[in-house]
Amino acid sequence: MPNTPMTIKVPGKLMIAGEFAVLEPHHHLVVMAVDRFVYASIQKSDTNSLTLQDFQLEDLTWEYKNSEVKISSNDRRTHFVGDAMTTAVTYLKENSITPDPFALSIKSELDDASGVKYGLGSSAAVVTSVIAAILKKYLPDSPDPTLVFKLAAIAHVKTQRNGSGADVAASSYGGFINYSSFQAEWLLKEYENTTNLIELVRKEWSYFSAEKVKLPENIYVCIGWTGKPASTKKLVNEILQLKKDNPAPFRQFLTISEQAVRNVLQGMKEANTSLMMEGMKQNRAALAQIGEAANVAIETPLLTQLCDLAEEYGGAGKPSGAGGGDCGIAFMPSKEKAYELERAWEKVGIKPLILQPNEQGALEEA
Ligand SMILES: Nc1ncnc2c1ncn2[C@@H]1O[C@H](COP(=O)(O)OP(=O)(O)OP(=O)(O)O)[C@@H](O)[C@H]1O
Ligand SMILES: C[C@@](O)(CCOP(=O)(O)O)CC(=O)O
Repeated sequence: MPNTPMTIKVPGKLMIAGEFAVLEPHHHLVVMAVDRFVYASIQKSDTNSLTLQDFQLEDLTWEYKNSEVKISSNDRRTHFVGDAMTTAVTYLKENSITPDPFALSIKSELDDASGVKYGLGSSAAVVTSVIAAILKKYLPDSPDPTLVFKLAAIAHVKTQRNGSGADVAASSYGGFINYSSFQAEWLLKEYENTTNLIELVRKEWSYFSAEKVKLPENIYVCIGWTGKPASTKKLVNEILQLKKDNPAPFRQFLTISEQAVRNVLQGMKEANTSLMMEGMKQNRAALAQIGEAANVAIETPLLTQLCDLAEEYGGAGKPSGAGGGDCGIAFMPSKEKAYELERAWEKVGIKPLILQPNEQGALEEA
């Protein structure tokens, strides 16, 4: 049999509504998978090898020892991939499968080739691609997206220690997802206290939910990049500090965010575009208000222009993700208005990104 590589493609993400609030139990966020991908190729090989093409780390070797994948590199950028490989190989071993030596190669198109970062969820998509590729190659029954999601969430949280996991959900399931987080602290504790991964993935993750939802056909998505990458970690820490120091505005933020996300979701379900846009505007206002209370610019001046222009052309826009730069997202009522908005964005220095929602999740072959 020819030893051809199997390549799978895993989508990146953009947050739509519910940022920060999703870090609290039972609060929902809407996330969208986009049609830019991380590719993972896996192939039987004489030795275990790993290539991270984007970092010019080629033909690294690795071994599975003491329940851990050890990669022959001190480069810290291998950590997410290493933890994902450990998680996938350990899960196979628990299922009495010992994989033959394999070569794994990762390539991402989420960041620009020149190194520009758009904030499309690289680490989550990379981790999900490693889990999906290894499971798809070695599990006799093809794995389901929730298994991929849970293993990828475990690996991602092990490395990152925090985050809602909405990025992992978009990469695993594809499409638009109404998501509530497993809660990183809960998962880390369960991971410490559970004897094996089979048990942990079978267990009920009671905070977690992921439901696919549809975008009404008469809505057009525009994505604008502000040219300034932002640190999600720093912004999250600042908002969590506000929650500790001054809980009242944080509680008020949660209430408004929840109402906003409910409107976005109901608008999507009923194809009620004005309700959807109302929800986006409410969420924009809630994010701006919590940013002001914490004295951090979630809505930067360019994001303000991005959102105001979206409203001027008959739509609604908001920062996507933690804000402070990166991307904003707008929903527009027609193709023509979407086109006009993108031209108006360009005039003020916002780069429209040619991205569309991507229905497929992690298990699709390239
Ligand atoms: N192309 C890649 N190949 C292998 N690992 C990657 C790649 N891109 C990201 N990673 C891993 O994820 C880590 C964080 O990368 P990065 O800051 O780009 O992602 P992120 O935190 O998910 O942010 P963003 O949402 O902005 O993409 C890297 O240090 C590396 O460990
Ligand atoms: C602020 C937050 O809710 C969203 C962050 O989104 P992004 O990675 O900045 O696109 C954090 C999270 O969900 O992990």
